[in-house]
Amino acid sequence: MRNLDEIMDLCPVIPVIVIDRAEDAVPLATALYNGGLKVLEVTLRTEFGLAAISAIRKALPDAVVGAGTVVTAEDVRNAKEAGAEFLVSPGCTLTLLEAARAEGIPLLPGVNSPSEAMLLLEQGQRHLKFFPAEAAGGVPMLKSILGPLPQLRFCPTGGINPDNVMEYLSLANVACVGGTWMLDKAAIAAGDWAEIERLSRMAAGLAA
Ligand SMILES: O=C(O)C(=O)C[C@H](O)[C@H](O)COP(=O)(O)O
Repeated sequence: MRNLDEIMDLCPVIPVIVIDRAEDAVPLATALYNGGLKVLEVTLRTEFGLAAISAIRKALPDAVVGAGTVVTAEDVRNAKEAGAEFLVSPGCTLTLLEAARAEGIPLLPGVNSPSEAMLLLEQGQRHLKFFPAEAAGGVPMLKSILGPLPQLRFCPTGGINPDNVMEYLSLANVACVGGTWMLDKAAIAAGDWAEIERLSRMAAGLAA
């Protein structure tokens, strides 16, 4: 099983996927993957999330598929069972950390303050999601945290777009970013997978 350093180093941009129609899961993931985005986060926000993770893993065995919006210990167990290789949560509780540890699955917990980061460091957790990135202080906040807490590696998510992504990726404590800008809603609704692949290629290329 890959650890969080390996997963975060695989690809600088992680698409945060919300599946609104079960049948979109595989063609959407295939378009993202073919566009160069090798790590995919499928959120559990909709009822299709878990089945989508299983279907994508089967269809794209070389993609790294994780579950997002993991909020409860039950989410942790369900995501592991569905085949998720890693988990992402918007925030963090000790219950969630313990559940992920018990299942032996890497968790990227969300934080947006030095105190939260220190609480997680005490738990041995050095890899963190910075959420909601733009609303919680963005690049200046991450720069400020880098001074006293250089051991942290972040995946900022929330409000990242083509205009600000390079600023985030240039920070020493940012390993990768999460985002939705390549998941154009109209293209997905129309089943325009070529457009999703084009946007993904731009996202992967931007960061390269
Ligand atoms: O679902 C979750 O667990 C989340 O944490 C939310 C995602 O990070 C945002 O959906 C990112 O969305 P954008 O701001 O459009 O990039």
